[in-house]
Amino acid sequence: MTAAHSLLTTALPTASANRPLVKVCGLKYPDNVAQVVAQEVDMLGFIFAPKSPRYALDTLDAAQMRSLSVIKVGVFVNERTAVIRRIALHFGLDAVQLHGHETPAECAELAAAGLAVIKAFGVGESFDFSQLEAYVPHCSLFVFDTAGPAAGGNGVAFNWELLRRYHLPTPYLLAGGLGPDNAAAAGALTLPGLAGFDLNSKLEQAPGLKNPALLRETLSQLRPAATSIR
Ligand SMILES: O=C(O)c1ccccc1NCC(=O)[C@H](O)[C@H](O)COP(=O)(O)O
Repeated sequence: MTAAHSLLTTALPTASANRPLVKVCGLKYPDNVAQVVAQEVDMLGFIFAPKSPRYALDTLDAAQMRSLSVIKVGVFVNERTAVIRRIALHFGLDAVQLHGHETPAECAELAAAGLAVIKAFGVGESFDFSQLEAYVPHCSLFVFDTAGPAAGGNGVAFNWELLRRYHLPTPYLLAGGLGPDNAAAAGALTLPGLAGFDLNSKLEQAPGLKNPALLRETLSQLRPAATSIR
């Protein structure tokens, strides 16, 4: 990635009126990447956490990745920032999504390196949003995902009503078990700060392999329902 490229790509897209951002996460295979890009989603997510069944380091095509104009997000769990930066450079990533116990200082370091930083948080039965204040200056987006046995990709939704108490300025993506069965309900949510949705395991025919028909069905329910995205 050249300095100019990183400057150009630091900004993430923003949700426009009634058009939520959509990120499809956990892509592993080049042909499948092309199928998902064809459905005009806003962001693609690639998992670089070795324990995930969607671990993509060895299956992605770096030349294809660098040629994509869609925003590419690398997902990491408690990885060293030097490793994150090396992988970001290799694949031409625009943003990193941090799914572990990364600190605000680590977010700041990656942001200073020209990467847009997305910090993900697992939501359980309750959540104290004020604990995120120190992340606000360094993160372009938050992701609120369901807390579960895996760091991500658990395939279950949390109680979205908890997000009514969100009061910070950073926009966020809603994640966790979104698919054709609940896309219309998710799209109809009117919640403070909600900018879009992060889709993953409910669209899969195998870990890391998205089913284009399931994605099409989900998008067709999610997008028309979203009338109150800011
Ligand atoms: O998906 C994974 O395997 C994964 C592993 C480790 C960290 C993060 C991971 N996924 C991150 C995502 O952004 C997912 O989209 C998010 O967890 C929601 O997944 P799902 O509940 O399957 O829709």
